[in-house]
Amino acid sequence: MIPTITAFESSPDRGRGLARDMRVRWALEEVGQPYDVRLLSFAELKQPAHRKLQPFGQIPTYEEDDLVLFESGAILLHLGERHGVLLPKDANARLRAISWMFAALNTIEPPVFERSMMQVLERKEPWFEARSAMVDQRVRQRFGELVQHLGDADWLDGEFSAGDLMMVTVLMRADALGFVEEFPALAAYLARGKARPAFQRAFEAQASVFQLAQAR
Ligand SMILES: N[C@@H](CCC(=O)N[C@@H](CSCc1ccc([N+](=O)[O-])cc1)C(=O)NCC(=O)O)C(=O)O
Repeated sequence: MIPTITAFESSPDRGRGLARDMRVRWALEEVGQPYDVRLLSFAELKQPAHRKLQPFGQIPTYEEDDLVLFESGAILLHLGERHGVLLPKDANARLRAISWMFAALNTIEPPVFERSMMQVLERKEPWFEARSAMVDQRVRQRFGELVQHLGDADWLDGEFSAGDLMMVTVLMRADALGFVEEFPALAAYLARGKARPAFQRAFEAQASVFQLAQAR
């Protein structure tokens, strides 16, 4: 049975691939695994039926036979383990790729996420200017450190891995905020990720869902 993921019926990212089903779609395309998508409204996300799969009422989830997973990082780890692509065969290299998945989610994404939520929720607050300057600084510090690590390499640690896939999707969100253009090396890294045929198939698939919803 082919796996089923969940995604927004009409994504607030308006088809820009910023919602986290994009990571799972991209990984499924990289490993060559066909998949079905169950599209959910915001109301359906919060219903008990979905919360049984995803306790926080969010997307994506991943169902495959009797396996039900949530958390995009866990889903990518499963796909990497299951398909022998996205995670290196060498044991130490595989663990380093997993480190980079965690780094993307737990070191780079938090300030990026914080800044993107500020843009949506705090723009009119009296503290916005001062606090956004602080959070901007945190994003720029992490991006500078990422540039240092990357050097002139194509990917974070040898071959393209799930760590790069996760990092590229985090940088997409930062790019939407204008941070990536300040770091040419990260802009080039992001472009390399987006140039991958698997990325483009995943991007088109999620964008077509939004376009279809708009046409209704
Ligand atoms: N840690 C979880 C986080 C999942 C998550 O944040 N899901 C969001 C969508 S992706 C996050 C997201 C949302 C919107 C944009 N955007 O650009 O508009 C980008 C990313 C969701 O379901 N939100 C609905 C809710 O919480 O009620 C994971 O990685 O799977």
